[in-house]
This record gives sequence, C-alpha cells and structure tokens, in this order.
Amino acid sequence: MRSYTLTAPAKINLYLEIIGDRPDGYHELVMILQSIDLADTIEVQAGNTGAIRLCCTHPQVPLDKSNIGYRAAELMAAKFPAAYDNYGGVDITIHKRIPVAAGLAGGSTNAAAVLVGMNLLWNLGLTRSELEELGALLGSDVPFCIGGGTAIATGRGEQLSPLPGLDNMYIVLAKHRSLEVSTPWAYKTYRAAYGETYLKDTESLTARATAVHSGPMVQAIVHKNAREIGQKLHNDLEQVVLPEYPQVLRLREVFANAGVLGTMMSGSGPSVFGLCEYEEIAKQVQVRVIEAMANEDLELFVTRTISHGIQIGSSV
Ligand SMILES: C[C@@](CO)(OP(=O)(O)O)[C@H](O)COP(=O)(O)OP(=O)(O)OC[C@H]1O[C@@H](n2ccc(N)nc2=O)[C@H](O)[C@@H]1O
Ligand SMILES: Nc1ncnc2c1ncn2[C@@H]1O[C@H](COP(=O)(O)OP(=O)(O)O)[C@@H](O)[C@H]1O
Repeated sequence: MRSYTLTAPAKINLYLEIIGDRPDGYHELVMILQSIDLADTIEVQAGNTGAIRLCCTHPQVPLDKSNIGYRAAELMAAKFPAAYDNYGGVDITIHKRIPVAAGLAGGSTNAAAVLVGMNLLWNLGLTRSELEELGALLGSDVPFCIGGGTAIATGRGEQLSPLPGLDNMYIVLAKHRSLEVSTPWAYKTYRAAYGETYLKDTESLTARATAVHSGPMVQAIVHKNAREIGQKLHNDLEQVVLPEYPQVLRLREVFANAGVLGTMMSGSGPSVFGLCEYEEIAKQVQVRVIEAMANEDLELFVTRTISHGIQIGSSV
C-alpha cells in the first residue's frame, strides 16, 4: 500500500478540572473527553522525494515544522530511520474542516492520524498503546485522539481510562471565525488567579479528584443520562476565558437560553457547544443561535457524539 486516507475527528471537553501544578510546568488535570462527528481528512502517502512534505490550503494552518502533523512525521522518521529511507519520505495532505485554534484538538487529531497512517504505510505493527506513547511526545491531547470515543484523561491529559461510549447525543457547536485563544495563556492566567487553591498533595491527587469532583459526570455517562450530563458539564478554564473574551461569554449566554440540556466552552476555547438529546431540537437551537448572533461571523455546526477516534477510510 502506498497511500492511506484517514478520518480525524475533533473532541469536546465534557469536563475539565485543573487540580494543580506539575513539576514539568504543565497542569495536573481531570478531564472527560468526547469525540464528535466533525473531522478532518488526512492523506498519508509514500513520498518520492526522501523528505517530509505537507500540504494544506487552510489559511490558519502552518505548513512548516510548527504544524503538529509535520512534527508527528518527523518523530516517526527519527524513531524508524530505515523505514523512512525505504519508503522515500512521506507526503501528508490535510483537508481541514475542524475550526482552527478552537479548543477542539484540531492539530492533535491531525498528529494522531499521521501516526496511525505512517504505522500502516511503513508496516511497523505498532500497537495502540505504543502509538499513544509516541502521541504523548507531541501533545497532551494526541493520545486521546488516536482511540477517541469517551474517556477520562488525567495527568497532563495523556493518561486515559475509557468510559462507555456516548453515541448520538447531538452537539451544536459555534466559534467566532477570527477569534483565537492561546492555550498556554489560558493555563498561565488560571494559575495566576487560582494557583493558591490547588491541592498540594500531588501523589494522591488524581485518584481523589476523579472520585470527588468528576464522579457525578462519570455516573451520568455510565447511565447515558443526557439531562444529567448536560447539568454536570464543567470547565475551569471558563473562569479565565469568559471575563477576557466578551464574545465567548455572549455565545455561552445565547446557548443557555436556546433550549439546550447544557452548554460549555470546549477546552481553552473559544468554541462553545450546546448539548441536545434529539436532532430536531439541535437544529432549532442552531436557528436560535444564528438569529441571536446575526451580526457575528460564526462557524456553526450541528454534529453528534461518536465512539471512535482515527478511522482508516481507504488505502491505495
Ligand atoms: C485545553 C485542552 C483541553 O483538552 O485542549 P485544547 O483547548 O488545546 O484543545 C488541553 O489541555 C490542551 O492540550 P494540548 O493542546 O494537546 O496541549 P499541549 O500542546 O500539550 O500544551 C500546550 C500548552 O498548554 C499548557 N498545558 C497543557 C496541558 C496541561 N495539562 N497543562 C498545561 O499547562 C502548557 O502551557 C502547554 O505549553
Ligand atoms: N495540523 C494543524 N491543524 C490546526 N492547527 C495547527 C496544526 N498544526 C499547528 N497548528 C497551530 O496550532 C494552533 C492550535 O490549533 P488547534 O490544534 O486547531 O487548536 P486547539 O489546540 O485549540 O485545539 C493554531 O494556532 C495553529 O496555527
């Protein structure tokens, strides 16, 4: 096989709690991550140039080494130099549909797809957990994006425990097209404002936090209780992003009054989602958001939860 086409879904955060500082400068987290049916398409082909080449026509996506998909290919080349030489490098094409810098893990899921695609292309036989380990070297959300579905993510977000899949809950998703929120800024600002309230006992931190704080959300997911899930949505980063970005706050308010089961900013924002049990309701919510935000340039989607991550579409 000389070419693979992969589907790379976005994620939303149903739950994001910041527990404390880590010695590596990151934050200790408890998150519940959920894949959604909004995806980029990634083509991975054996190259003829002996180099890594990346193509994407989206104006906000970099084409150099700052592209995390490019860095995923570099990592594979460094780990498997013989395969890199044998197959003549690699050509990567990204068809971008996921809004960029939105808190939807668009870059992370592209990197996950490149790892999965190159594993196939180069016949490496790496297991999912080996791919996740490589993914963690690229970014905290990359390991989740490989398998996707519904999972608790702890540590800096790379340690995963699967939860029962949540299929077919409807998600209305909106983002101001030209608005970006920097993830490092969001965490740094949170630390400056709330760092003193962190739990200090880092040893038992994750276990305690999972049991105490995110427990009701986990229960709601296990019982597939959409109403409860809607009520238990949580994201600590809202506390710093909403006061700084009035457009995001406004979007949150519009969603809250649009008939959803619950609404929350995803990740470090600025995208906001609303949760609905039925597709007809989700479409009504979409209309209400359009009407209330008529003067704003929004990227707006009705999508649904899915129980998988990277999927192999076709191979040639
Ligand atoms: C906020 C979240 C929620 O899912 O997602 P996004 O909004 O980016 O989608 C994640 O925590 C982001 O994950 P990801 O974007 O993979 O993060 P990384 O590349 O590893 O880190 C980017 C930066 O975020 C901060 N960071 C990230 C993760 C973490 N546990 N603690 C941190 O402090 C650090 O400043 C780091 O330099
Ligand atoms: N493959 C990629 N897709 C999207 N953005 C990328 C990619 N590689 C690097 N970036 C850069 O990463 C930043 C974060 O984008 P993205 O991964 O979409 O958002 P988030 O981290 O909020 O989920 C953007 O500023 C973008 O320029």
